[in-house]
Parts: sequence; structure tokens; C-alpha cells
Amino acid sequence: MGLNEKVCKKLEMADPKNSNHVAMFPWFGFGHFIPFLHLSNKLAEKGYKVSYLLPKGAQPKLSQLNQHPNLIHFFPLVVPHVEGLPPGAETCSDVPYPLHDQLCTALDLTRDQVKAILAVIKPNFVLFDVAYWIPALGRELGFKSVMYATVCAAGHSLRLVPAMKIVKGMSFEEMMQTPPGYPSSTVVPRPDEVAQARSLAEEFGSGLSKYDRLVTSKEESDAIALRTCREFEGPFIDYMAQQFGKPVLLAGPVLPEDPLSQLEEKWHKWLSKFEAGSVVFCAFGSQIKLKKNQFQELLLAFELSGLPFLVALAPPEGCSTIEEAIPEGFEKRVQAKGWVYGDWVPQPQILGHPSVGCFVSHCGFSSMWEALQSDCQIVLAPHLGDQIVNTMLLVKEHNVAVEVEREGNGWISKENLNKAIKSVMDNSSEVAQVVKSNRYKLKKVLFDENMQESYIDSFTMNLQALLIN
Ligand SMILES: C[C@@H]1O[C@H](OP(=O)(O)OP(=O)(O)OC[C@H]2O[C@@H](n3ccc(=O)[nH]c3=O)[C@H](O)[C@@H]2O)[C@H](O)[C@H](O)[C@H]1O
Repeated sequence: MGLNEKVCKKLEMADPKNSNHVAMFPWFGFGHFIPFLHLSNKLAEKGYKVSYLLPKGAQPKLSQLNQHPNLIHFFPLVVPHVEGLPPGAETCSDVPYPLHDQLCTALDLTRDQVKAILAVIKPNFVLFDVAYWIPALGRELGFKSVMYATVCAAGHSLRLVPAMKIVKGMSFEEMMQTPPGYPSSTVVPRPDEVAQARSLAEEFGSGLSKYDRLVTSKEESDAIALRTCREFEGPFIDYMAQQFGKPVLLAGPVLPEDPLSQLEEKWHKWLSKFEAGSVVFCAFGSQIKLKKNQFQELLLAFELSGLPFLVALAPPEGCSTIEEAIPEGFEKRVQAKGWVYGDWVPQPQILGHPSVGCFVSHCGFSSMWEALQSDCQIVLAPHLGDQIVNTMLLVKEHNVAVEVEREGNGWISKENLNKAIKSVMDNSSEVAQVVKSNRYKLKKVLFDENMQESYIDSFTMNLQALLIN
């Protein structure tokens, strides 16, 4: 009897009510909270109960994304203070990137709280990403552990497989190599990605390197789950399965259906002043803090473009408010055509507004999926390693976006950003037509209404199959 038949038999015999409880325990960053919560919504639609463990201060920003509060319950954790962290720090948004090591140590120190909760709620499965000690808890408490990766399969295949260990002191030439059997010649190391990938050898919580933590999480867990699909990353998915010798469950893009319906009036009203597809929207996720001069240069690029723009970026380094960072006379010059906003915006809903025609993004994995779901042209300015890999997937592998050219030191000039925006916003340009046509074709495949449903169905089928072994 094949696996699917066995699972079907098991499902017929067992009351699904007995094995449909999943606990979620993501890394303490919104780029992880949000994908885990989107998956929670999809599982709840299939009748699953979800217990979601997270720092207590993160819950308010996430509650609005919880579409099934009767089935998805939050379990707030107290994040212990670790020396070096600002008092009360709980998520990546509270601390600069270099302090994520200490934040991850704090996550490890929630182990007793997590164990106490799991011992009481008795989930059938726990989905996690950086808490490499969850599989051991699973063997002790009797649940199946699944490492749910919220970055692309290409990024994991390139930098987080046993075939090529990332350690301190590797030469540039070594870092420019791809692991044995790696399945791509377009998504490959490049100097700025190598510079970022070196951080994988650095400590990331409790003395472990990021590489060791993330590879151990995959090696120890009962299965790996990826927020992606064959149509987007097929060869990388197969490579991951071969490297780790265990089931790889695919969730698909896992995005909520039409987000525009919930757009708040203030955004809708302002955006609706402009003609369809004319507004440039820029956001760089929940973690990036730019240097003040780079922040100002980006604003000057949007002014130079002459297009209406909405910029949602955190205040740059050294500025506590966005107003402090805006260049002299800028607001007077751009008048009602530009809006610079220094706090959280409803990004997916803004991308769904008909006036928005271009998304300037750092290519974080969630922003990447939201860009592909939208009808916007895509301009990419990646910062962290996996964002560069995501960028190569979109630009080199699928040719659906353009990347901003950087100076040698990583500087983004107003001229180069303006050039990239114009290349996709000038409908007469060949680049604009090619990326637009490729994007529509890819969107048709990735967001075909039955595709997401079939991915979640097979995801739950494969989850249940873990209970048989
Ligand atoms: C896996 C990890 O995710 C991280 O998260 P980050 O927040 O930077 O970016 P996204 O993944 O786009 O996630 C950001 C999420 O926040 C939403 N959002 C953001 C800003 C805002 O003002 N309003 C919003 O609604 C956005 O819509 C998206 O859903 C990094 O990429 C990191 O490289 C990657 O390893």
C-alpha cells in the first residue's frame, strides 16, 4: 500500500479531530511571525486548531491578521532580558541586526516556558525555525517537529546544507563556490551575497553559529516545510530533500486572498488621487534601518522620478522621527505628490490598490510573495543575504523584476534608483514590457485559484503522514 493510500486509510479510520492540533513557534521577527500566521490561517480553514507561541508584545500587530480567532490562539511568552539587549526588547524590530545574536539567546531562554505550554496543550505537531531544541522536546513530549523555513529554498540550498559548511575564515574563493550537486547556475554567489553569507558563521544565540543552528534544526526535525512551490523553486526543493533525506512539505505562497478589501480610508483616499498604476510604493520590511544619508538619497530619487510616491521606511539611524530625516525643502518641493511615512503601513493592502504601479522593495521573502501577487512592476534593493538570493530568483531565474545598480561600497545613488524605476515605469521601454509580461505569466501560475488550495491539501496530507511513521 502506497503512502497516500496509507494516509487515506489512517484518515478514514482516525477521527481527524484527534490529530489536527499544530503549535507554531517562529523566530522573533515579523518576517517570520507573518508567514507562520498566514499558514495558521490556511490550516484553520482545514479545521486545524493552532496554538501560536510568541513574545507578548508582538501580539497586537498580528491579531488583525488572525482570520480565525476561534481556532488560532496566541500564547504570549515573557522574553528574558539578556545582557546587551535594550530593556524590554522582544523582536528583531526592537534591536539592530548585530544584536540578533543576543535576541536568539533570549529565545533559547524561553525553553522552559515553551515546554510547560506544550506539555499542557499537547499538540500533534510543532512548526518552528530557529529553536533547534524543539525536536528534542518532541521526542520527550510526543509531538512531530517540522522546521518551517520562511526564506526561499534557493537560499537554504545555497548556504544551509550539510554539503558545504559555512565557518569563520573561509576564503572569498571558497565562499564563491556552490555546494556539490547544487542545482542552479543563475542563482549563485556574488561578492555582496558572500559578504552577507559570512554572518552565517557568526554566533546566533547561545554560542551556536547561524549555520549550525539552522542546519541542526533541519537535521533534527521530523520533516522540513517550505513556504514555496515547485513552479517557483522546483530544483531547489528536490536538492533540499536529497541533502536532508527527509520529507519536504510544500505550503505554497501562503498569502491571504484579496487584501484590498481591508485598506483603511486614509490610504485609499490619498492613493486614489493618482491615476492607475502611477504611484511608486517603497518599503524595506520590518528590520532595516538605513543610514541617514542613504535614506535622504532614496527620497531624492523618488523626487527625481517625477512620479507620485509613498515611502514607508523606519526612521534612519540617529533619527527618532521620520520628520528629522527629511531633507531641507523636500516636502515643499514634492507637495501633495509624495508621502513619507515612518511607521507600519498595511503593505499587502497598499500593493493591491489600483493606483500603485511600482514596488521598490528589499525583497524580504514575504514582500517578495506579496509583490508577485500584486500587479506592480518590481524594483529590488536587497540588503541581507537571503534577500539577495530572492532578488536573483526574481531577476535572473524568472526575469520578472529589475535590481537597482549599486556603487562599489553598496551605495544606492538617486540616479541609479531613478533609472531602475523609469526602466519599469516607462511602458515604451523593452525592459518594462518584458518583465511585465513575465510577471503576468508567473502570477497566473503561482496564484491560480486551485493551486494554493491543492498545496495546502497536500501539506496537511503529508503532515498526517508523519504520524504513521
Ligand atoms: C524571513 C526573514 O524576513 C525578514 O523580514 P522583513 O520584515 O525584513 O521582510 P519580509 O520578509 O518582507 O516581511 C515583512 C512583512 O511585514 C509586512 N510589512 C512590513 C512593513 C510595513 O510597514 N507593513 C507591513 O505590513 C510586509 O507586508 C511583509 O508581510 C527579512 O526579510 C529577512 O531577510 C528574512 O530572512
